Amino acid sequence: MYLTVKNLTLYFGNKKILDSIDFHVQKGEIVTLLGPSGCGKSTLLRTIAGLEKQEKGKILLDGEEIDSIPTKYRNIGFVFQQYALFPNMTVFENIAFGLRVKKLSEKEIGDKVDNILEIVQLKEFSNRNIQTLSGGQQQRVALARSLVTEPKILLLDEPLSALDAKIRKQLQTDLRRIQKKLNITMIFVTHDQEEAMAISDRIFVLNKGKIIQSSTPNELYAYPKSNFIAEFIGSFNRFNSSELEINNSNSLKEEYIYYVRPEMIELEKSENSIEINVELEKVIILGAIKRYIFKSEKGKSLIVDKINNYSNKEEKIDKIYISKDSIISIPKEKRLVS
Ligand SMILES: Nc1ncnc2c1ncn2[C@@H]1O[C@H](COP(=O)(O)OP(=O)(O)OP(=O)(O)O)[C@@H](O)[C@H]1O
Repeated sequence: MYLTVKNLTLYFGNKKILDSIDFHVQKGEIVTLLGPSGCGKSTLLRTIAGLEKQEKGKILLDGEEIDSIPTKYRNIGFVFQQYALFPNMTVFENIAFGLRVKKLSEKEIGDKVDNILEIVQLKEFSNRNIQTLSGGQQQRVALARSLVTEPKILLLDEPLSALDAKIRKQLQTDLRRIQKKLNITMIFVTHDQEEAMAISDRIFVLNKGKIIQSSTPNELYAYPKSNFIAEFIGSFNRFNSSELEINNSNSLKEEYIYYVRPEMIELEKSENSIEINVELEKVIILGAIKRYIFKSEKGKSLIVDKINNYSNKEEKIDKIYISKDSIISIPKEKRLVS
């Protein structure tokens, strides 16, 4: 394994911030730490970088235990939300800075900076002053500056959260492309679940200093292991056993909570599906998705998402259908309140 974190435990004062964290990351993987504000994501990243010291546990990188190695000798790159670039220098000089510290020749510096500028698609900006660049371009310079010294691993702490939505989406795609091209290992922190889904090979969900599930984006969405994750990732309809009646069967257990994703509910009857009588309350257009808000005859609010068909015609819908296969069942005792 390329990066191994074993039983990592850290306190601030007497508050446990990281609680027996265990995970492995493979070379060339991009892993995201996802979780609510204050769950310990940044602290975990900072501990890997050597900026915080754990009370217990070990960190191994590329076959070496790094706990007693100071940050600057760990060969770990770090990108923050704030770009931390030198404002009065050119793009080239900002990226070359770390290479000059390493005392590389001018020729080597020129070649390496040109190469990385090509990869982050900023070649024509080489001589521009940092202050003349947009936020998205500045963050690409920050990324180039971290990559040019060829770190063993790159840690990124909410690097896109200061950018507007469109630039942010573009940079998610760019980041993924660059990461795959260089085959660099990355750990990325975000509290935005869509962002985590868009860029990650695997997502580690943190809550209260613990990793509560580590899965691919699709597994996390389709097979959440706890109520916390089912409710944290994506939209959902939640049912108690008494709210979902399966005809001629009492297979639903009281000690479970049942979730159905909005896009899995059907507006047309299919074989063996559960039928619910509803009243249509509202239709919301979310661009590609048309979201229906229903009220069931038991007074429960239900969300159904369908692909937008662009029709403005008034729809008369008084029944919706849930196939048994689309129900995610999670025992109530796994409920973790954040
Ligand atoms: N230097 C510090 N001293 C004391 N407590 C701290 C320190 N740094 C962070 N904390 C606390 O540790 C907890 C975890 O903080 P951390 O920044 O790791 O969370 P996070 O998941 O990254 O949150 P966010 O998404 O809001 O950035 C929080 O309760 C925070 O207040």
